[in-house]
Amino acid sequence: MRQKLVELVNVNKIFSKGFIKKNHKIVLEDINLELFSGDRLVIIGESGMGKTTLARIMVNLEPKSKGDIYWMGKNINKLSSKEKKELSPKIQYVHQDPYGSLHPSKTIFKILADPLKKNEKIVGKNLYNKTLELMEKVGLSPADYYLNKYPHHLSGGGRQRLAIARSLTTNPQVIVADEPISMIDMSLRTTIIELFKELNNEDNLAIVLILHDIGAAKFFTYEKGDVIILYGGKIVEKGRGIKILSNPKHPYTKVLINSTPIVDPELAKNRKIEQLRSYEVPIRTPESKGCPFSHACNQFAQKCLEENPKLKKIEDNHEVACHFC
Ligand SMILES: Nc1ncnc2c1ncn2[C@@H]1O[C@H](COP(=O)(O)OP(=O)(O)OP(=O)(O)O)[C@@H](O)[C@H]1O
Repeated sequence: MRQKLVELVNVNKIFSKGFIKKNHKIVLEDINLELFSGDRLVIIGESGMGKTTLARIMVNLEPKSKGDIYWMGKNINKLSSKEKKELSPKIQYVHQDPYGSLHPSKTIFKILADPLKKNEKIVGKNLYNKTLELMEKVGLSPADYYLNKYPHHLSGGGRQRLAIARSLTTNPQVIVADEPISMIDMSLRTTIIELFKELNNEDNLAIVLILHDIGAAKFFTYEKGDVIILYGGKIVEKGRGIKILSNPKHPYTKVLINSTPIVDPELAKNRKIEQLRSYEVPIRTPESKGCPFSHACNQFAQKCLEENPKLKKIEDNHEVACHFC
């Protein structure tokens, strides 16, 4: 049975600056999402759109300003310390930087065995076997070759595999990975996305990936899975990944997808890239009105300046926040 693992209801994040006259900046606006066991979800957006903040809020590394977050049906603000201790390990976060997030003076064995010992309470031969099993699972193979090596002996892809293996030491149900391929070589990127697919298929893990790369997002959601497109902290399009990435409806998603590089020079020559009216992303405050994309959109009308469009369903598993979609 599909279990609802994470739910965000009307989540907002507002950063405030200044002592006497406070400036409020909305970084996430009315985010609603549900994540079930076995789901694949990609969060896409350009730099500064709120992807990392959203990922960190989902795993409770960052407090929300408004709204509610549920883990396994329980409001995380109302968890007892026992419940928090039980549920937190089930929702794991993998950092963008596989270089900075691994202890440089611990061997690969120790990086995995220490949290296994702590979380799974296993020791001796069982601990050794479980550590090797995890290494093989993420492709650090043959595991006994890598056991006594250090993170600096691994390539960027190898370190990311190790970071993923470490997240598995708590036996999680959800992994949220922030830009897991942005700091590794091109040639290894597909193999890391493949690994997330395997974990999703074989262990029914719900996987959330924050990605810049549209090609990687398509690859991850090709068989199944959804995408969320963020613009200025707001979900502007949401639904079945391959449908949105192949046939986007929101004007921002269209520009984002049409701007991705094309390898074939003939295809690239014939492609028309729509120019936006502005490439600045305006700062949203609680007083802001209208659609956050209206200043840049070529389709804008008076209504767009006055009314912030809500996400509306345009077909099964496809929602768009635009007055003209
Ligand atoms: N602690 C903070 N205080 C004030 N503003 C912040 C803080 N953290 C993030 N922001 C702002 O929130 C917005 C969203 O940041 P976030 O890092 O979530 O975006 P992102 O989409 O992940 O970008 P990138 O791809 O560059 O990491 C940005 O405008 C950023 O400057």
